[in-house]
Amino acid sequence: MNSNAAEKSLRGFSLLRCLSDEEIKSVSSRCRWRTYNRGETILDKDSTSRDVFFILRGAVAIVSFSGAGREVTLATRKAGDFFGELAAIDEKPRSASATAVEKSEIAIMAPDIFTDLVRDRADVGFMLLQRLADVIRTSGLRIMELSTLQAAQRVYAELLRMAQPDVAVPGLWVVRPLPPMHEIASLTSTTRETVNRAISQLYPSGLLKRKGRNLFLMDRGKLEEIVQSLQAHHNGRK
Ligand SMILES: Nc1ncnc2c1ncn2[C@@H]1O[C@@H]2COP(=O)(O)O[C@H]2[C@H]1O
Repeated sequence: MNSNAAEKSLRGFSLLRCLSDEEIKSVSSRCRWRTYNRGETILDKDSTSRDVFFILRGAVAIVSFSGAGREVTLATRKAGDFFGELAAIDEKPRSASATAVEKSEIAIMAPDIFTDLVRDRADVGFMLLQRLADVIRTSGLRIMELSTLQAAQRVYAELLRMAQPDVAVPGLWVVRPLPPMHEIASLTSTTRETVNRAISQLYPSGLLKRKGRNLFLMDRGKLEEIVQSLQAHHNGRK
């Protein structure tokens, strides 16, 4: 998504794609725009702010913490995504914290502007429902994985979700760039050592290949089979 300082616009967000250029201009001008540095907290779990955040550039981790202080990443949001909608909708405290994982440029929308848009524009409301449906599906999948998969298999399942088809080579999938080990560990509720081991042990067979910052899935079907067969094996032992 293009985000020159001169062009602070919400045009590229699919949530708002039904709005006319005039409407986008008006909504954009009513947002506050801020750049967050890598590692900077954007909002804290349980805080009472209600703004909605639109990521123009960068990436944001949605995180929660256990009583013992262990960090669990619920999702990573990238340019074109938004977050912070729950408090605007239900007026409850923030359900999770949000931290910039890279330098991020963000439009901050006041809650009444957001809820007016959702109430007035059925298309915006429907896009929001689609997004909430996606969060429910992903959360359900993660709960299943936590209950039925061992740590290494959760790592493979996460890699399968992160991978995109490689534009240059049909059939090849790539995680571009591979996030730091601690981020994958936080997403899969395991340790960075386990993530490292799980990935490294598929190098000799050629199923995974590291090139620079990217990780190539050389045979996606085979990796899916590994996750499924170990899932069946794990369940069978119960
Ligand atoms: N399980 C989840 N998956 C993806 N995003 C989430 C999840 N839980 C919370 N969030 C986001 O994190 C935000 C924290 O502030 P809110 O509760 O206002 O809105 C929340 C959602 O946008």
